Amino acid sequence: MKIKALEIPDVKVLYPAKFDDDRGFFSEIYNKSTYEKIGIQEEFVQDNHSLSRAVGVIRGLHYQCSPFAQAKLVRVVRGTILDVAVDIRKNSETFGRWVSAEISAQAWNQIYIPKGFAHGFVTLEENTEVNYKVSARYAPELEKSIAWNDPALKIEWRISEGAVTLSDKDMQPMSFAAYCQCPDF
Ligand SMILES: Cc1cn([C@H]2C[C@H](O)[C@@H](COP(=O)(O)OP(=O)(O)O[C@H]3O[C@@H](C)C(=O)[C@@H](O)[C@H]3O)O2)c(=O)[nH]c1=O
Repeated sequence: MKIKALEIPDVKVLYPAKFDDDRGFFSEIYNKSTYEKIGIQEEFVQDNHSLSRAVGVIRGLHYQCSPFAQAKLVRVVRGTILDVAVDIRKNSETFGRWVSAEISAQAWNQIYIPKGFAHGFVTLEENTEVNYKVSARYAPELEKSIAWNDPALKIEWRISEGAVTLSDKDMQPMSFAAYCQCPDF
């Protein structure tokens, strides 16, 4: 499996092998032992799937607090996203920095985001479907949203502010400054 290092190397983009033949293709999209060998030693306990109809849907930036902090393994089964991970580990050298990667059905790639990152994505195509594994169950009481457009983060979403669709929850996020004042994730 090809692995692409990002500027924060704990976040990885993976390219699982895809075997094409006359019938179509076959691909191992997750294999515990293969992923463990490349350092992804998670016990994934939940699979999520979302559809975003429009271009410019932003979901994020989300994280869950301990003891339900989540590592995520994200892929796209239809369309394209720009996926973003913000380092919210207060003891990290890269605290407050972010990385992004284009993830698409066409590229057949995945992004691995460990615990300690706020995660979000923007859809770059209509009817984009995202499928991802998480290492802790959904715990809505411990789920938080940091502002996607927080000026302290300066995330390049590749979309103009007016073209963005958000959930009600993501329209009432906390600022990154507020996160800095509260306990670590
Ligand atoms: C995340 C989640 C949501 N839900 C429900 C709650 C709500 O009624 C509906 C939609 O939830 P949300 O608006 O939170 O969905 P969404 O904005 O897509 O949330 C997701 O965003 C991406 C970026 C992530 O990283 C995920 O971890 C998750 O936070 O689905 C679950 O039942 N289980 C789950 O694990």
